[in-house]
Amino acid sequence: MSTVIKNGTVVTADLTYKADVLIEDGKIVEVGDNLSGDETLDATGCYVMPGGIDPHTHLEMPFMGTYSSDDFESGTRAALAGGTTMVVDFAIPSPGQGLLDALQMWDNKSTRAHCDYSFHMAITWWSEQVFNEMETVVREKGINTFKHFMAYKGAMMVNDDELFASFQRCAELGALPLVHAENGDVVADLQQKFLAEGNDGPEAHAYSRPPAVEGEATNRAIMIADMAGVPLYVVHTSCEESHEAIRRARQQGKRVYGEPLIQHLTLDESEYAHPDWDHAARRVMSPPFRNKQHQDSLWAGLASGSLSVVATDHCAFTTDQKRYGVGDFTKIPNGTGGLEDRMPMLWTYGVETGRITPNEFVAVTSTNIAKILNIYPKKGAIMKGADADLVVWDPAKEKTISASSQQSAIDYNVFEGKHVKGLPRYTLTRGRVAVHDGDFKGQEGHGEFVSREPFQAVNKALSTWKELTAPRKVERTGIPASGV
Ligand SMILES: NC(=O)NCCC(=O)O
Ligand SMILES: [Zn+2]
Repeated sequence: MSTVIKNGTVVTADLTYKADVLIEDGKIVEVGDNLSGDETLDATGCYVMPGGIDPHTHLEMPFMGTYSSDDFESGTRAALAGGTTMVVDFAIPSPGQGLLDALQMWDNKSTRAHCDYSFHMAITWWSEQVFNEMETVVREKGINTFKHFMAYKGAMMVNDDELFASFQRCAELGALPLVHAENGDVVADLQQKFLAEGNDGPEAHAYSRPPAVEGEATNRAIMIADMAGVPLYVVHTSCEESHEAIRRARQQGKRVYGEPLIQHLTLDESEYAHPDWDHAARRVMSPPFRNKQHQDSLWAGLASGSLSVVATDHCAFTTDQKRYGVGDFTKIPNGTGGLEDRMPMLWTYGVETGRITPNEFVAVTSTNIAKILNIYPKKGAIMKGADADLVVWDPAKEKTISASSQQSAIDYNVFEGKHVKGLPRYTLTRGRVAVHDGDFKGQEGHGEFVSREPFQAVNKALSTWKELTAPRKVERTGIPASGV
């Protein structure tokens, strides 16, 4: 079967032009005018763009004594409904568990996916086994990214020596380290301080994670990555302190990428002051939402290019799960949803307001991350040979976000009541129409694992430079006898 997208405007990261798209066997085979095929999508007035890629989701993730409630079935259904055609989830070994063992667990969970997916591997402890298995993960399992939690002390947090060891291993293997950058020691102390003062509500979650803990950890991770000679990707950059570290590093020529979330761009710290405990607890995530100045900084970073990707860190817990933390905010499962709303919210609050252009929208939702993850142009591009993961985006289509009509399995939506303008008219996953005007037509199990090759260029450049500038013993002509 062939599919043609006609009369639409194709947007890539680099230019906007009129084009038709011919698709066969899930791949784009022609991009040009006057094509014909079995099925025609009338895209007049719409943008045709590469499907969104969300590089940060946690589907059915074991965390804080429970599991996040969206699994690969409901999570990828939500993704497609919002124009996202690929997700990257995290295989997270419990401390002491092998990487390959954890990966097997995530492979088993992902069989019901409606759209393509890939995995990052988390480094939650350090040993010779972890060191050895990292090579298998990269060379045989198609995973070229490793996430490190600098927070969650006593659970998934790794210390600086472990970070340095793992970053050096990433450099050797051609892999990219990711960091959740918050100073976990300081957070743990502040949590106890606020609890001891009787400050046990969800607002204390935000008080215990001020921007400084994020800025400090981001700076530290950048310096450790530089010493290891490896690029770095900072997940959920939420504040100016962290953005400033990333911006400065990039100006210095370091390969550092920053990823704000749609939640941090559009929701602020006042959510935690809400009189309703449930309302505030549903928005507990790490890092927490910040004030308007931090939001302005993140938007500026997207426009100027110092921040590269907008993600969600989709990690959705029900209201009942959030209530585990009544009387002790440290027990509220951390995480919020966002997969279904990332693209419409970013279009509405970004493109409609003039903060970013349509091309920048495509860059930060798809093209940039495809390049960073080393899957471009299979993903993130409209060109011959690319996967036909496409969105026909209608900038005039509107809706009010409501949990009552969402695909996600949880009972609320952190964007409840927000009016969005700009929605997918069609979402195609490898040529298959999965969403048409809000009707879901996807197929469970259609999603395939996307294997990612190790990095050549960036890691090679860094290791060459590292070798050229390495400290060397000075060869001297005359060495005096040692003094007494
Ligand atoms: N971000 C968050 O609060 N939950 C998900 C786990 C993580 O990435 O930290
Ligand atoms: Zn995180």
